[in-house]
Amino acid sequence: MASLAFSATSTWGSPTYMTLLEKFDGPKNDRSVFGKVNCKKRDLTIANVASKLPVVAPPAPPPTTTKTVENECKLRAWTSIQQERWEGELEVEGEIPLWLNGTYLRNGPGLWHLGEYNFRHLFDGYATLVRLHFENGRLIMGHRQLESEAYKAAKKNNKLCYREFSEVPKPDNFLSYIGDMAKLFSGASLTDNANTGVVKLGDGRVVCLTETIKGSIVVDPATLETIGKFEYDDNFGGLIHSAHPIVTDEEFISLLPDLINPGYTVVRMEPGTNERKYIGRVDCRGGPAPGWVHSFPVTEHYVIVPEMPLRYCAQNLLRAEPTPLYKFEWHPKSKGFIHVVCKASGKLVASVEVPLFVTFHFINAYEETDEDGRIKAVIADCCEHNADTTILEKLRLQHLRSFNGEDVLPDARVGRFIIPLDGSRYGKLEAALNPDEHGKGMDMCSINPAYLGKKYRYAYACGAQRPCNFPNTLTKIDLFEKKAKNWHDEGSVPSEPLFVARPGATREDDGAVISMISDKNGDGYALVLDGTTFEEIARAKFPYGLPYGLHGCWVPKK
Ligand SMILES: CC(=O)/C=C/C=C(C)/C=C/C1=C(C)CCCC1(C)C
Ligand SMILES: CC(/C=C/C=O)=C\C=C\C=O
Ligand SMILES: [Fe+2]
Repeated sequence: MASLAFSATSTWGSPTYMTLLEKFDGPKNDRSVFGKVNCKKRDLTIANVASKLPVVAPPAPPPTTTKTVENECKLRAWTSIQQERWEGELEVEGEIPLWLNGTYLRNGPGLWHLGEYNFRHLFDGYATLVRLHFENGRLIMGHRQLESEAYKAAKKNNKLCYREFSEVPKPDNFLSYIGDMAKLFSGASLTDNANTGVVKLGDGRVVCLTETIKGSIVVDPATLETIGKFEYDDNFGGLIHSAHPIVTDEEFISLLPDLINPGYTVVRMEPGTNERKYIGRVDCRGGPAPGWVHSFPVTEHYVIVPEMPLRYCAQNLLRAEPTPLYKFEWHPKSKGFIHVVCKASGKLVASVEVPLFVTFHFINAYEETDEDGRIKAVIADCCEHNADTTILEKLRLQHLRSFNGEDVLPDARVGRFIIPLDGSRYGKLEAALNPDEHGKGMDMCSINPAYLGKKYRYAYACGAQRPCNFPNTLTKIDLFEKKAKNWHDEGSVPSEPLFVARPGATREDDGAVISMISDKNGDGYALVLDGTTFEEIARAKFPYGLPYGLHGCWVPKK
């Protein structure tokens, strides 16, 4: 990929600041030009930044536009990031609560082309990290590309070098094809493009993650610099894991799917170590391979292991061309199951058949007790796509870029699993509230982290105001009242709302909700909503619209 580094006097006439940096060479239809963007290289304590950096955002370059039947869509959510990095203070409209001190980090696939070659799927893009640093009511934004091996090799060779979610490198000749097959079996050709999420471990290390184990990469939350590979110091081997481990100050719990003897190993890692330890193992009950396990929930005592009928598929893993379900296959006959593993003993305490389901994201889970305090059931909530796998296909970039006013987003709901612990063979799956409350769109969820594994009332997520082709609202779900409050900015795409509790809060929804919005004019802004009223309390415009991001975390001020 051609890249260009330059420095010049900034638009604001402050020669002490580096003007950016690197601009990507876009595909032919990308008319973007260099944005003149001020960026001080280091030493970004708020005092320094605030006193020296201009508050005004730089002029945005003309955005890439996508012609659709009825309108011209300027949305930046589905177009590649324009620059390698940027950092600066944003002008805040409204008031950021003074207690909101810390850094929101968000990861996601933000670069979807190499030269003229455009990637196929949302999940293929090279990881773009964004940080929103809140301090005393002020806000510094920064973004930077993650320097994974896959990204570095792509830049160096101007071509795809590792297997991404749907993209596979093209072999140069037959001999290299044979070599590629060997690399596939050893895992050497799998991507380490950690573009799914970012977590803060109990020891303070910040790690970007994806579904491949080698795609665990440590970054510096202050500079977004790539520090290096997170090496697991144990013998579990394997190539893939859940993209969403459960991470608290005390532990890191993950699931390792076993594609050879279908099942899952449940592991736990303590802060300050790189060694995962064995908790237990679940054998799959159906199908030729384990179900895709993008995420899973825990309760206070249990790890909940979902066995989704959308299963990994060895053949599809080997294929050069993607199938409609990519590396997966839908096996309705093999059924769906939920397994419950005791965290302390590793024993399987329940394994029930449940109705067919499709989910990327579990929201939370908790134990339900009887009058004597005995645990009688586990409740596990997820963003459930009505057992319809077409959502995966709907996340193709071509589809996302071509909204023409038709309502094409498949329906989704808060799917609530009820898993009895009395030895019953079946569990239930029902909608936790009427999906019309959130426009039958439901994904990208968060909760108050203090309620992880406990009975909880509120979930924050992206919902839908129809017609749409992607979730386009922020929604606060009240699971007790079975109601939702919705926030919407016509034509925009908000990213996952992250709830941050107010220090000292006693109410579950006492806090703020942070999201980043890609708006219909091609711009973008950080948004802060009040956790209780779900009303806007502040926003801050970005220098230019950013690509969609997936998951984030909160790093509180030390
Ligand atoms: C961004 C996101 O949510 C999911 C990303 C998933 C990825 C990168 C999956 C990659 C995989 C391969 C490259 C081959 C092995 C299977 C699988 C884990 C799906
Ligand atoms: C964007 C997404 C899944 C992301 C995985 O990490 C799902 C969107 C679903 C739409 O309803
Ligand atoms: Fe995810």
